[in-house]
This record gives sequence, C-alpha cells and structure tokens, in this order.
Amino acid sequence: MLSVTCQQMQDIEAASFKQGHKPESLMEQAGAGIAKTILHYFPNKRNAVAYLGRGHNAGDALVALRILRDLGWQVGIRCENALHELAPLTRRKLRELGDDFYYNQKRPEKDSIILDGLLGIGAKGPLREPLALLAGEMNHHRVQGRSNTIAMDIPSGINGDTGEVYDGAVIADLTITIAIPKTGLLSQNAVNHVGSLALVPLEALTPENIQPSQPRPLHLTTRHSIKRKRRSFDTHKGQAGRVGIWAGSEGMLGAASLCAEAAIRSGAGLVTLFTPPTLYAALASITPREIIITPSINPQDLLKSRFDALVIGPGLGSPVASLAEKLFAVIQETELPCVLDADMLNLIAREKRLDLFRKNTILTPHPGEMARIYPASEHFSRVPTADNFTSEYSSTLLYKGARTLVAWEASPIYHNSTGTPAMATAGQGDVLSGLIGGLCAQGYPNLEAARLAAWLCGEACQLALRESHITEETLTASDTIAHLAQAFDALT
Ligand SMILES: NC(=O)C1=CN([C@@H]2O[C@H](COP(=O)(O)OP(=O)(O)OC[C@H]3O[C@@H](n4cnc5c(N)ncnc54)[C@H](OP(=O)(O)O)[C@@H]3O)[C@@H](O)[C@H]2O)[C@@H](O)CC1
Ligand SMILES: Nc1ncnc2c1ncn2[C@@H]1O[C@H](COP(=O)(O)OP(=O)(O)O)[C@@H](O)[C@H]1O
Ligand SMILES: [K+]
Repeated sequence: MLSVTCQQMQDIEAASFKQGHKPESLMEQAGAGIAKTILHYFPNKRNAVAYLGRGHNAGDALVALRILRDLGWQVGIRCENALHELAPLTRRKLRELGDDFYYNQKRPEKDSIILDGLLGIGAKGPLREPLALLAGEMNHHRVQGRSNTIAMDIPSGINGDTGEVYDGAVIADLTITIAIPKTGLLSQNAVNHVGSLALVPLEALTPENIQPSQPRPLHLTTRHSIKRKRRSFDTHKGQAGRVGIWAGSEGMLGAASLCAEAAIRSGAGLVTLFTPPTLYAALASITPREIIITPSINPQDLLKSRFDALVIGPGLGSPVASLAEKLFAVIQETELPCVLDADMLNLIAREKRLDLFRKNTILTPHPGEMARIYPASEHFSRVPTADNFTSEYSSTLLYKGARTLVAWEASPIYHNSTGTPAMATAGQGDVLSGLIGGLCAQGYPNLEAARLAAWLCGEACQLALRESHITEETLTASDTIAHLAQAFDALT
C-alpha cells in the first residue's frame, strides 16, 4: 500500500468525517485491529502497560488495552498528564477502561508488552516533557525487563514524514500503523525505532486519489497486499510448479538443502537439486526425501528438463572457470524466471557479466553483494540504490536488509513489513531464494513472488518467536521453514 505523509493522512481523515464517519468509531476499529495484531504475535496472556499522551494516539492504545483486559490480560497505564488535559475522546476511552487505572499507575514487569500511545500523527518536533520522561522509561524497561514495545501508528519521537529520529525517541519492536503507512516509517534512519511493521486497514480511510509524496512511490507490503493463489481441484504435481536448483559446494551443502526444502514448502510440485557427483551422498543424507537430487557437472541440465523456474547460487562457492562459463551460458539462454543469489551474484560481479541481469532474472543481494554488483550503492542510501539499480537494469531486485526492498523497472519501491533481528543468522537467504523460485514456478509474477517470499520469511520468523523453545538467539533457518505454513495462513 502507498505510504502517505501525516498531512495527507489528516486530510483523508477530515474527508471521511465530512462523509459522516465518526472519530470514535474509527478509534474503536483501530484499537480492535491493534489488539488483534498484538494477539497474533503474542497469543499468551501477558502483562501490558500503555504509555499515554494527550491525543487520540493514546485513545487507540486505551481501546486495545481494554480488549486485552477483557480477555484476561493484566493491564496498567502510565500517564503524566492531568486528566483534564486529555482529548475528550481519549478521556472517554480511559473512563471506559476505568479511572482506577489512572490513580493506580503501573510500571512494566519483566516480559511485559509496552504500548506506545504517546504521540501519533499529531506529533510536532522533538519529544517535550512529560512525554520525553515516559519515552525514556519505556526504553529502559524494554532493555532491562526484556519487554516488547509496540508503537501505536508511529513510534513517539520519530518524524512521521521523514523518519528523523529525535532525542530519546521510543524504540519499538513492532509498529502497528493505522489505516495507511506513514512515509517516515519506511525511512532507513528510523528502522531501529520502528521495528517490524503491521497495518490495521480502516475501510473509511484509503489512499485513493492521493498523489505519492515521492517521485518513485514508496509502498509497504503487508498481509493485505498480496493474494495467495488457490489451486483448482484437479491440479497435479506437474502443474504445481517445477523448480530446478543449482546450488551447494564442498562445505556449503546446507545452503543447497535449505533452498530446495524451502522451494518444496512453497507449494512447488517438483523440486530438482543439481549437485556435483562428489557431493551427492552427503547432500542426499541431509535433504528431505521429497527433493529429487541429480548429480551433474553440467549446468546445461537445467535447460534440458521441463522447469518453470530456476534458482542458481546458494552455497555455490567459487566455481572453476569452466563451470562459471557454463552457468553464465544457462542464465543467458533461459527465458524462465531465474533467481540469482549469493555466490552467483559474486561470480557475475567478479567476471563483470552484468549483461546477465535480464528481465526474467530476480536478484537477491544483501548489502555486501549489492556493493559488488553495483559499487555505486556505497554512495547512496537504500532507496536511491534500489531506484537507480532498477532504472539501469531490467531485473527484479530484492535488496535484503532489516527492511528488505523489492522493485522492478518503474514499479513502486516495496518495503517489506515483516522480519526480526533473529533472522541475522546463516541460511535465511537460502530459504528466501528457494521460496522465490517455488512461487515463481507456481505462476506468481517475479515481482509478486519476491514480495511474497520476503513477507513470508519475516512473518514465519516472527511467528516462530511465539514458541517457548525459540528465542532471538536460537532461531535458525530451519525454524523459518518449519513456520512457513503459519505464515501462509496469516495471509488474508
Ligand atoms: N488518522 C486517523 O484517521 C485516525 C487516527 N487515529 C489515531 O489518532 C492519532 C492522531 O491523534 P491526534 O491528532 O490527537 O494526535 P496525537 O499525535 O495523538 O497527539 C497530539 C497531542 O500531542 C501533543 N504533542 C505534539 N507534539 C508533541 C511533542 N513533540 N511532545 C509532546 N507533546 C506533543 C499535542 O500538543 P500541542 O502541540 O497541541 O500542545 C497534542 O496534544 C493517530 O496517530 C492514530 O493513532 C485513530 O484513532 C483512528 C483514525
Ligand atoms: N535484522 C533483520 N531484520 C529483518 N530481516 C533480517 C535481519 N537480518 C537479516 N534479515 C533477513 O535474513 C536474510 C539473510 O540473508 P543472507 O544474508 O543472504 O543470509 P545467508 O546468506 O546466510 O543465507 C535476508 O532475507 C534478510 O532480509
Ligand atoms: K505512538
């Protein structure tokens, strides 16, 4: 969905009020959506404390808190403003929760959920007292008590238009933005304060007829923006998508295995993994039985079978010159959707074969690989890099990072909303490339496949963290694969 400035959001809101929509009804819908999102990621009853400012942002937090309280959560509030200073609607939402909460304020306990309802789109400039004090308290409890902070609409202390981070801004693990994403949330400067993103759509408030505030529109990919395909009843495996993978080398068998497993878990009907004959036995012992493993020394084999998509590169290492040439020839020849990942990108950069970045290719560089294939990226921030790169090359680009970007030619620049720092662990990229290949093979257009795969991987990891045996430290790429089903299910 297109992102908007705070002024544009306020204009859309004003127009909806003219049409008869009521602020209280929108606040109830926003609060209910926030509570539902919190329960999606934190399904077990917890202690929740809402930090409140004076405006309607605090009203959203209060509605969500009331719903959580009614479901049996232990809740509390922190507010340093006098009751009469609160906006009338926010005051009403506090009364509905119970004024006792105001007179018996609570601080977060260990492992609490902290709701940031200090400031939303009505924020102006750096945090003033008493909100600066409360933001400091929230950040302290997030670290000391290992609490999770969830920002209502915007993390307080962030400029909602530019993403500028003011002193003492709230650090959120998850920002639940209301109705339409605000442009500042997508800024690279703000990423460590925004965390992962979720959207609560409101039917009355949509970005129709809004002019993008940037020459190249910035969109957010959320669970609402991609439609999951349904199979017809008589589908057979040949129609469900065939993926051919060239991956792995001595010492990097896991990359090939993870990539192939993710491809079959994407829904692809047949996945074939080509491997040097010397690695066959070892690879067969760690790869799921559903994968066809074919010993080969010739990448031309990728063109001989009937595949619907190819993935080349995970764990490839540094192939000898003759093998590299054969891989280049395959990429040059194929018209299939073709994911180029990891060492394949390094090889292309080293041999200066950027002519291979053709329309059917999907490139998945992390920032290090990006610097090799496109050294200009070191002089630009992420969005201009994605913009310039896709203007120069006709490939679909998936530029990995804490806020993964996906773009193609003149498309909007899509920012992924899901993900967690727990993903900063080996193998996540191999899962991602296998998933993209599998989705392409099932007929998702390249851009959609890349957006969906990035969203699914991030969502799978966020959902994995709900389990007591998986933490930020212990999550692995295998856990990502194990939670893909829940991520697919979370799509609307
Ligand atoms: N968009 C929508 O359609 C919907 C919006 N909804 C929700 O409402 C939110 C917007 O609410 P809002 O307009 O009441 O503004 P909000 O940010 O809560 O507070 C403004 C107050 O903060 C104060 N203040 C400002 N800057 C400050 C600073 N730096 N430091 C300290 N204080 C500062 C400012 O004081 P003043 O500057 O006027 O003295 C004023 O009193 C929106 O983000 C969303 O959550 C949903 O309910 C439903 C649909
Ligand atoms: N802090 C983070 N927040 C969100 N996603 C992350 C974070 N760190 C890594 N990721 C994601 O994990 C994946 C890592 O890919 P990559 O570095 O290629 O891993 P590998 O090569 O080990 O498989 C990328 O999709 C990236 O976007
Ligand atoms: K907020």
